[in-house]
Amino acid sequence: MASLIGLLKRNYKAFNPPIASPSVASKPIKFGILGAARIAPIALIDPCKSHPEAEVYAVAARDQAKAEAFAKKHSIPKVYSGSNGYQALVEDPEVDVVYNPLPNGLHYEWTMKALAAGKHVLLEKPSADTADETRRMFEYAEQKGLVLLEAFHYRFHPAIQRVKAIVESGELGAVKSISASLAVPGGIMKDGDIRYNYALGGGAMMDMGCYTMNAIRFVTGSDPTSVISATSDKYTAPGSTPSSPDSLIDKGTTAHLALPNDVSATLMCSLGLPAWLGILPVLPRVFVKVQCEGGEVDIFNQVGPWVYHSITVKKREGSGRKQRVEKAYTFKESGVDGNGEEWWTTYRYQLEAFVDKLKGRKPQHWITKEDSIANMEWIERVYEKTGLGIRPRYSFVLS
Ligand SMILES: NC(=O)C1=CN([C@@H]2O[C@H](COP(=O)(O)OP(=O)(O)OC[C@H]3O[C@@H](n4cnc5c(N)ncnc54)[C@H](OP(=O)(O)O)[C@@H]3O)[C@@H](O)[C@H]2O)C=CC1
Ligand SMILES: O=C1OC[C@@H](O)[C@H](O)[C@H]1O
Repeated sequence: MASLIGLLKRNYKAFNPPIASPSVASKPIKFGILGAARIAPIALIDPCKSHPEAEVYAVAARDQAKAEAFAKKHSIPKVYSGSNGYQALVEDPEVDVVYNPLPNGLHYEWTMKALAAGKHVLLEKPSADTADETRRMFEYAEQKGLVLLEAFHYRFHPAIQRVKAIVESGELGAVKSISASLAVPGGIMKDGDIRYNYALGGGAMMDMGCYTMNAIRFVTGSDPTSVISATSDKYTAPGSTPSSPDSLIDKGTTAHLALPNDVSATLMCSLGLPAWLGILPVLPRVFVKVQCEGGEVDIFNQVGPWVYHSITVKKREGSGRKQRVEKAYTFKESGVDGNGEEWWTTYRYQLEAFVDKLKGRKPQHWITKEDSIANMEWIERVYEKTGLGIRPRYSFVLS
C-alpha cells in the first residue's frame, strides 16, 4: 500500500513538476524546439519547468495553426511556422540550444543546420540514419566548439547507473551473458507513424532497438565483436507491395551478439507484439538482464524507471541463493552523491546534465561522441544481418 502511494505521488509530481523561479545569478538557457513533436512535452517542456536555468523559448512547426496551438498549450513565447519556420528558429539569436525531435531521417540535416547557426543541440535518439552521419555531426560540433548530445535519457537516471555499478562492483563475478528488451504491445504505433516510414529512418531496430543496443554496450562497458544472427518481422503497410520502400521496415527484431571475453548478448525489440492467441493483450517487455558467474541482476523498466522499476539481484552463496530487490530513484538512494528528486524523470536528469555541461559544471553522467557513433555502427550491422539493410544515407549537403 505504502509503495502504491509512493508511486502515485512520484508520478503526480513527475507530470506536475514544481515551477522553479528563473535563476538571477545564472542566465537561463533558451531552447528552441524543431517540430511540434509528441515527445517534446515530456522530454523537454516539463523538465524545463523545474530547472531554474532552462526555459523553452521557441517552437517551429510546418503548419501555422499547429505551431500556434502547441505554443499556446505550453506557454512558449516565440512561434515559427511555414516552409522557412525551422530555419528561422535555428537562426534566432535568442535561441541557445536547438532540441531536435524530428523523424530520424531529418536528424542529420537539422542538426547540421543548427550547428552551422552556432547552436548547441539536444538530439533525439537514434542520432541519425547512419554511423557516417553521426560521426559527421559530432565532428562538426567539436569543430564549432558546441555541445551535441544524443538524448538517451535513460542513461542519466540512477536506476540503470545502479545496475552498471552492481555489475562493475564484481559482487556477482564476471559477466557471462546479457539480454535487453524493449517491446510494446500491438496497437500502440498506428499505421502512418514515422516509425513505419523507411525514408524517414523508421524501423523497430532504429526506434526501440537503439536502446537495447545501447544498454548492452553500456552495462557491459564493451562493444560487440560480431552480430551472430539477426532476424526481423517485417511491417506490412496497408496497400503496400513487396517492392515499396516501407517493406524494408522491421516491426520487430531479435539479434544475438558476441562480446569480448566470451560474453554473449541478445537484444529484442518490437513496435507491436502480437496478441496471445490473436486476441489476448500482452504486456510490454522492458528489461535488461545480466547473467554473471556468481548470480544475476536484472532491471525491469529501464527506460521509464521513474514510473516504477525494480532491480533484482540474485546471488549464489554456497549451495543456496540470496535475493534482494533494490530501487534507485535518486543517486543518494544508491549511495552516490548527485542531484535529483524521487519524482525526476529520466528526461529531467538528462536536462540537469545538459545544463551542467553548458554552464561549465561537471555533469553527473554524459554520453560521448564515440559512444553515439559506436551505437549507430552496431545498429547498422544488425540491419545488415537481417537482410533489410541500413537506413537511407543522407542526401543533404551543408552549403
Ligand atoms: N526520448 C524518448 O523517449 C523518445 C524519443 N523519440 C524520438 O523523437 C523523435 C520524434 O518522435 P515522436 O515525437 O514520436 O514523433 P512525431 O511524429 O510526434 O514528431 C515528429 C515531428 O517531426 C516533424 N516533421 C518534419 N518533417 C516531417 C515529415 N516529413 N514527416 C513527419 N513529421 C515530420 C513534425 O513536425 P511539425 O510539427 O513541424 O509538423 C512532427 O511534429 C524520433 O527521433 C524518436 O525516435 C520518440 C519518442 C520517445
Ligand atoms: O524513444 C522511445 O521510447 C519509447 C518508445 O515507446 C518510443 O517508440 C521510442 O521512440
